[in-house]
Amino acid sequence: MTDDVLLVHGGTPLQGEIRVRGAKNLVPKAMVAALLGNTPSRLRNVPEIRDVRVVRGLLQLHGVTVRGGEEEGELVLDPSRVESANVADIDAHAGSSRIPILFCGPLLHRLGHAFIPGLGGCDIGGRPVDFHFDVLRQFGAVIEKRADGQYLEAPRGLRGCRIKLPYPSVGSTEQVLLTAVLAEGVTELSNAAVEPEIEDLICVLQKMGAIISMDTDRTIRITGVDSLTGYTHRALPDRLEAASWASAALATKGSVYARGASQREMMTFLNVFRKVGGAFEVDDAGIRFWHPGGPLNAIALETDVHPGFQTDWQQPLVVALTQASGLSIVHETVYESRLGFTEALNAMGARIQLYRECLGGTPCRFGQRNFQHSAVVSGPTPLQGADLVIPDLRGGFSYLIAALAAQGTSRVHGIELINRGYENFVRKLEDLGAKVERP
Ligand SMILES: CC(=O)N[C@H]1[C@@H](OP(=O)(O)OP(=O)(O)OC[C@H]2O[C@@H](n3ccc(=O)[nH]c3=O)[C@H](O)[C@@H]2O)O[C@H](CO)[C@@H](O)[C@@H]1O
Ligand SMILES: C=C(OP(=O)(O)O)C(=O)O
Repeated sequence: MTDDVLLVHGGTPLQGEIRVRGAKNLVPKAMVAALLGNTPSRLRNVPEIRDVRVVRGLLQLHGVTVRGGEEEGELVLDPSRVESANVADIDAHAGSSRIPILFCGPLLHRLGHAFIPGLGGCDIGGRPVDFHFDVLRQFGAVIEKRADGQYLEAPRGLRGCRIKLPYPSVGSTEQVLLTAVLAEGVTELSNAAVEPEIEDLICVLQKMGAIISMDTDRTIRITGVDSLTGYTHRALPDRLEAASWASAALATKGSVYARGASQREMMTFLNVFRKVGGAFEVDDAGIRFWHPGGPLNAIALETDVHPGFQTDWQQPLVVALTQASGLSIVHETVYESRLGFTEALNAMGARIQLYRECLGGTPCRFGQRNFQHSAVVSGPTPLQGADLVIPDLRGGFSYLIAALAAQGTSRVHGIELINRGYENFVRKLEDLGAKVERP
């Protein structure tokens, strides 16, 4: 048996129900926020994914006690021993996630210093962290680049400031929030990201005693306070996972009920899903997505910051677009290299042509910079099973969808990467009737 390979026998529509739990893009950050409290925090609806395990290990390394709570999926995080922790072997814990960078503010507040090792995350662009370090400097941090990572100190403490992000970056907005809540004075952040996971992090921080307001123009104002307590919070559902299963239902001509999925955070996706020809029904407990029969429609799609079409929805939906009639246009404006996964889809029979130009209404940061960030998808094209090597998290799930929609058997290598953001995905596939096996 090879742990990292999955054989997928395609051609069977996915049918049934899966459960979506807390969002990958909120849960690890809420776990980091527990570092800011002076009493334990309780986080509910925590999925069993690798990014959660990585952050759990990092928090434990920093002296936070993490244990299961009363209900399934609950974590209790006790930060009372952070000051006495002996942080060793941090590299071994950094893992594949980008979350370690968000430890900066909380550790500077608690300890006066922080060490941030190399970061992981998906290889979908350069993914620099210049905004993060720029804002930390504005708060008063001194940053020294060392061979194994970044060393930070705050010799005069951290003070609120006026910050304007060059781009509404999710991680940099969270960096500001996690730093400003205990900084001295007021912080004004303009051009902030306002993704639902950020709003949920603000809810967590408000429960802890923080003072944070959001204006309608992407400005967030934070008034620093002297101390914060722990929180009790149920994480918002993972709208990215729910959309992935929706795309899988559409591409395989199936029907999937995503229990736990929430309409509010998915409105933009649902509009696009409907335009493509997908059907959905929302009830109090989740959303059912299905292919209603007949041809799917080609569309023009541009990814963007919230409330635009989330970039993480793009890759799974592109697989469904290979089954739509006509030419679909996709303009990826958030990451410069998030369309490379289409090469393997072409090898399976898709017809996707990449372009360097901005093929969308909004010229983006990548237009003049030689990045193949637009795609024309010509469909419908039958797909054939193939040998696939997973390039990144969403690309990986997209390959599973393509393999499920294809005729014949695919051998999908590198499936461990999918565990970063999809809880028990092999089990869920089996529950939906997919014919998958470990070789
Ligand atoms: C763990 C997590 O929550 N990951 C999400 C988060 O990633 P992450 O927080 O890393 O993404 P950002 O919003 O920061 O990145 C957006 C863009 O800003 C650029 N940038 C960012 C920071 C910086 O210092 N310099 C810079 O140039 C990036 O290269 C990218 O082109 O938001 C992305 C955009 O919604 C999602 O796709 C990711 O799933
Ligand atoms: C890009 C993603 O995540 P990360 O920022 O963790 O790499 C993603 O979830 O698709």
